[in-house]
Amino acid sequence: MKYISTRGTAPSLSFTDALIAGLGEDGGLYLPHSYPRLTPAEIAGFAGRPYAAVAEAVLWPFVAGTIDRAALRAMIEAAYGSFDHVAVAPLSQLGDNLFLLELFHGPTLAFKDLAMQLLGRLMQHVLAGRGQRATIVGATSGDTGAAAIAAFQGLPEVDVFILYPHGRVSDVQRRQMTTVAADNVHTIALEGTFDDAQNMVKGLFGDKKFRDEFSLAGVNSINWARVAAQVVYYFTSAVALGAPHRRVSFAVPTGNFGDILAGWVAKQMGLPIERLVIATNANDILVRTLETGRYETGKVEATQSPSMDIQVSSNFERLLFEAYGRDAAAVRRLMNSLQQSGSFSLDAGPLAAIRDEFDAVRVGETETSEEIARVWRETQRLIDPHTAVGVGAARAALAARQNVPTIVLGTAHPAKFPAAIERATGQHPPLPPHLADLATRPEYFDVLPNDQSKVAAYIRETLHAPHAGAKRAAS
Ligand SMILES: Cc1ncc(COP(=O)(O)O)c(C=O)c1O
Ligand SMILES: N[C@@H](CCOP(=O)(O)O)C(=O)O
Repeated sequence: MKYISTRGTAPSLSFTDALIAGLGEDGGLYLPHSYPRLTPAEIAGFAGRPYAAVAEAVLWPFVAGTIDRAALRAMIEAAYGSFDHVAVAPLSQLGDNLFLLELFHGPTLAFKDLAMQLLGRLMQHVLAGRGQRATIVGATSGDTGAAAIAAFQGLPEVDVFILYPHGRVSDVQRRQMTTVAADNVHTIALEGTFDDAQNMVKGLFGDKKFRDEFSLAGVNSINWARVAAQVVYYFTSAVALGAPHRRVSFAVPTGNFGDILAGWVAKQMGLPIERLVIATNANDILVRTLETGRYETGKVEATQSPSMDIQVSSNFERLLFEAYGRDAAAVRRLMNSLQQSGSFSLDAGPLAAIRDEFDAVRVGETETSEEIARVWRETQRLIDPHTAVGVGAARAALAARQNVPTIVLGTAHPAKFPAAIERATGQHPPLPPHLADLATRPEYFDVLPNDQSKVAAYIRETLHAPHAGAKRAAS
């Protein structure tokens, strides 16, 4: 399987090369040359199998020829062995045809662990086999950073630099990143928004000299392997509800569009999905795009679901590439327009193709709190604000299609966002035992301006320092 860039001018790569490269040299995102198809019998055969076995079956066609199958199996088993639920991603019921896929049983309590625990092992395997090192530079609105740090801390082949928007993540999210003392982990509070952090990462990748000098690697969902690993739980959850004999819909709390794109990929692989519902908070660029055909960035709004306080949804570029019939020149045109004017307009055909498969629902702040309270009242379960946005969108989808089971992706544990939960329910969601003393651990981070040359200098100096990574506690 070869991987091609959405912008069409970067070389095609193997799975392992795309894994290490992350972003294409042309600024584009890698995706497979074609999507492997699973037969209905193969999909039906997933019923009752362990999560790791389904992961191996789903991921193997993407990986074959680059990593030995037994090695892949061992990495998958180790990755999901660290989860605190035997099902890894269990499904529970919230109401009539309304289901919750619990994606927060990994070490950092968010869906990012499902991919990142595997990605860490894959990268370590490939880098060690090649005798190479890499410098991971990642942007986070709160969850990717913690998951990446948990997956890569202490690994001898990598240094990790994570940029988060200063003051715009929850205390628990920040502390999950800043309290890790491993020498290869460097947490940066960037004076800006998540979009600034993501732009910074793309800018650093775009500086070829810097990229080559430090062997930059990306672990955001710009990395195809992240998306691929997230495809797995669409299969396990849909099969648990009767797929492929029964169609299901998914409501996906959406920011960078990686998670819902994984659902679209599952559909290309043969999973019968009825609708993919994009659930956004007040940062509703995707809802507006589906309504009007115009993708137009605005000012980011701080919400109680901060991980989705995002304007530029990176992975939407992958969907555009597909909706435009894999026309890389068209994608380049749209992305140039985005860079120059902060907007672009979709042509009628691609817009119709997107509307054919996706719905988009905005769930505001009041509704989000009401959803948290309602779910608590009706089921005695606490859900986090991102998941609540998904539940709100799922209810809208169910109003139009009552008979289609709708699965909400539960993307984070409520204990990551205690303030929002307490406001809505009066309940305090406790952190699990391994994080119980998080609030009293010392923090290590540096605050940097939103200036690419300063961030590049920081990375250079840190890596060239005699005791690279020596930590200082932040005041
Ligand atoms: C808790 C949570 N929910 C939802 C999202 C949105 O996911 P995506 O960026 O893949 O659309 C994120 C961040 O990405 C998140 O951290
Ligand atoms: N919400 C994310 C934003 C980055 O998303 P990614 O999936 O592209 O890594 C976060 O928590 O950091």
